[in-house]
Amino acid sequence: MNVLIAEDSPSDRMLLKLHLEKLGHSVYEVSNGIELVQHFYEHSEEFDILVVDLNMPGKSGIEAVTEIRKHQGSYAANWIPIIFLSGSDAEDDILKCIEAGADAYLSKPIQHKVLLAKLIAVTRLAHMRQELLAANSQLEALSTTDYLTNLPNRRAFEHTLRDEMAKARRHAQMLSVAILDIDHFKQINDTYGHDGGDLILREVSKRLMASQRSGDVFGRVGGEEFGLILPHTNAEEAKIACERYREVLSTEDYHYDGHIIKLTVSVGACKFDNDISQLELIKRADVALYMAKNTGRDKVVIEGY
Ligand SMILES: Nc1nc2c(ncn2[C@@H]2O[C@H](COP(=O)(O)OP(=O)(O)OP(=O)(O)O)[C@@H](O)[C@H]2O)c(=O)[nH]1
Repeated sequence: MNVLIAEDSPSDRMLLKLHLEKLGHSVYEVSNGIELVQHFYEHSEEFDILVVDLNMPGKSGIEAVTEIRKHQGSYAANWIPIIFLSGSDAEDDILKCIEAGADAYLSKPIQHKVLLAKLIAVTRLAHMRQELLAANSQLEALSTTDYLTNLPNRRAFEHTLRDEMAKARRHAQMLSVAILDIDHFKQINDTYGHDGGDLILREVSKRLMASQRSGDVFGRVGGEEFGLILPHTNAEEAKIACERYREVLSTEDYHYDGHIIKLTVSVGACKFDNDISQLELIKRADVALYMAKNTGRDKVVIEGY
């Protein structure tokens, strides 16, 4: 475990460090409460356990820990286990430390076995926190990824689009959005079955990813519909980029179960304007897609261009 210790007495700090290293932990040190809070804010994700002295100059252990717990909020995965360290074993001090957010209390002089026992207890907490963090990031990935293609799903795509629109507004940058739809996909499903259709969807995603221009973002936003975010791109450049993606997807045949499948895609795109809402932007790209579909498919239509 990575342990951050805050202790003003150099000799106590050295002793604690020796104990902890002997138990196999990596130790980082600060010498007062102010440094502790500062270091914690800047590097909190690097530490698994904090060991904090009660009485330190500038900011006491209690003040520092109260601040840290307040900053962490009520989210359980933010809870870094804390052991308090003190020369006092007054009952009131023990209670105050636990109330401030500590998980264990250790009296000085440090006894190796007692330190070991407290560390076993807080290491359990630290492991639970790590498991929670891992589960959260797994859930986050599941809830934002399309299971079939591994592309961002509609929710994640719209989230990224919101961010990109905010960036474009803030920095007065160009931005375009496109919707790409496989032509006559129902026929592919009807002819080769759902598995054949699924394989095509995966292959289309792979080809899109393989030809992705740096900065462009793709998502699967519907059954056979893909969303494209094209940052720093005006309408004219969007036309060029979308034509390239259209060609990438339709030039080479697809193969499924011994069959050769040809497909084309239609694309509708729209450039972002400062006062346009996200809903309106997608709607305009959709209208352009509708135009592409209704005027022969296998083409790119840019709204207003
Ligand atoms: N295999 C497979 N098919 C899907 C999936 N999601 C949607 N579809 C199918 O995609 C097809 C879309 O058909 P339509 O909306 O009629 O569109 P289309 O046949 O592509 O026709 P145009 O868009 O007008 O060119 C339907 O048959 C859906 O069942 C999926 O995850 N896997």
